Amino acid sequence: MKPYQKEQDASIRVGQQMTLTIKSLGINGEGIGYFKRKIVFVDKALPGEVVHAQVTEVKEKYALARLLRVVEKSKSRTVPPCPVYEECGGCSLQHMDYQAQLASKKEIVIESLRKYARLDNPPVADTIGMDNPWGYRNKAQFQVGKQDGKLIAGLYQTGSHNLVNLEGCQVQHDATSQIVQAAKQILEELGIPVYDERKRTGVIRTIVARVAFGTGETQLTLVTATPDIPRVKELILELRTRLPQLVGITQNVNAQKTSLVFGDKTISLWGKPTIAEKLGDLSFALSARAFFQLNPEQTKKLYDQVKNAAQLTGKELVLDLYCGTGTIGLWLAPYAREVRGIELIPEAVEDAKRNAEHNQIDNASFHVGRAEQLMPKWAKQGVRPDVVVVDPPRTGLDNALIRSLLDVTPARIVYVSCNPSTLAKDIAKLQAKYKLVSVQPVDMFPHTSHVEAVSLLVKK
Ligand SMILES: C[S@@+](CC[C@H](N)C(=O)[O-])C[C@H]1O[C@@H](n2cnc3c(N)ncnc32)[C@H](O)[C@@H]1O
Repeated sequence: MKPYQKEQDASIRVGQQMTLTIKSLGINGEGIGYFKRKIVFVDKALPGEVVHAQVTEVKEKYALARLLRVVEKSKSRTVPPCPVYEECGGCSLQHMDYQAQLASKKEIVIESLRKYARLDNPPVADTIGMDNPWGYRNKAQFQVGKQDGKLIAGLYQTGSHNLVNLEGCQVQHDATSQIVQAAKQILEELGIPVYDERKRTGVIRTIVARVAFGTGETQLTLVTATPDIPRVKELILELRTRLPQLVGITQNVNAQKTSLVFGDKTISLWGKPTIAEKLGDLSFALSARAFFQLNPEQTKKLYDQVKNAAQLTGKELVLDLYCGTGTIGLWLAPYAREVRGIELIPEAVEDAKRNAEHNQIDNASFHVGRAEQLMPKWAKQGVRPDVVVVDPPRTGLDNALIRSLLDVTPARIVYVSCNPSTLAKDIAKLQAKYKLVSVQPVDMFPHTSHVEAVSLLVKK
């Protein structure tokens, strides 16, 4: 540690109050200010504001602080419409005007590329947002609990295990909110016991409501700790009577002590086991556990950006790495000679294959494996892709995959990223043989700090 760092650390302590000017927005939606050259993250403070804050935690390189008072308010500050915004961990930017959110997300991408890829003027376009940035989520997945003897369902408070009861949620599609509220009421009326995590007693763990934006079909899944649900016949009857819009009611059994929502066993209680969804020209049959992008409206825009960046002529071999259920590959397949997807999770690959069949796409295949292992293996066998699309988790690309990309050198790499820091670090390495041509942020989750971007890298 350098001597001046010691001095700084000594000069900032938990409980200390300070006045700060907020310079920018951090990747978790906090305001970033500096106190004696140390970074201070202030929850719910906005760029351009002068705030009074109290330090809650001091780390070697930064400190965390709680907003006490806004001294000079940003023009972008708005009143969050959600009544439980302060408690709920779902959104983190409702206090910021939507256009300012979009501008800040672009700025976060630019700053990451400056910092890690050493690009002075990175080619980042304006963030593609939504005309109406509310009601965009097609799935509500709410934990069930008890509060003052009453059944509640909602999300946990950030960094805690306190459940916040959600009577409605503005980022959820109305259809999902209606299903959750009715299910809550019926479960309460029938006295069906709620699962207690600590005691490991009770039945109902999670209510999952999903709506297909393309067809309007809706599905309810009850995740239970036990295979049996007391009064199940009455439960189904009440749900069907009060929620005539449902096409299927499903039970998923998860007896484990785990933070994962779903268990292995899924039982159809009534109706269809899947709902029909459409995205552009593609259609899908979604079972209760099947992954599907949560914001269909923005997903179409995101995938069109991938398509534009890929510049396909019908002659290309395209690799769709980290393909999930294959939706990007299937989006591109009509414009390519062949698409091959790689995905770690076998169930997702099964879904991808089913999705290809369902859409009668016969030039796309999907393979279980690690992208960083399978791509080099294919390269040894002489596979030479023209375009490689990568859509990794937040951790970014594995070094072995970067080496393989630099070795195989496809003409274009299209990088879909949900984490600007790892995106920029990976681009720094790929710049040995690639030029970053464009970066297009797309707002997949308005009012959250989530930043998604599609980047095009072209072989030098
Ligand atoms: C951001 S998601 C991609 C989703 C998909 N492209 C879509 O648009 O729906 C990342 C995916 O990468 C998978 N994954 C994680 N590590 C992997 C690896 N080393 N190789 C292949 N897939 C991996 C995850 O299971 C997950 O499905």
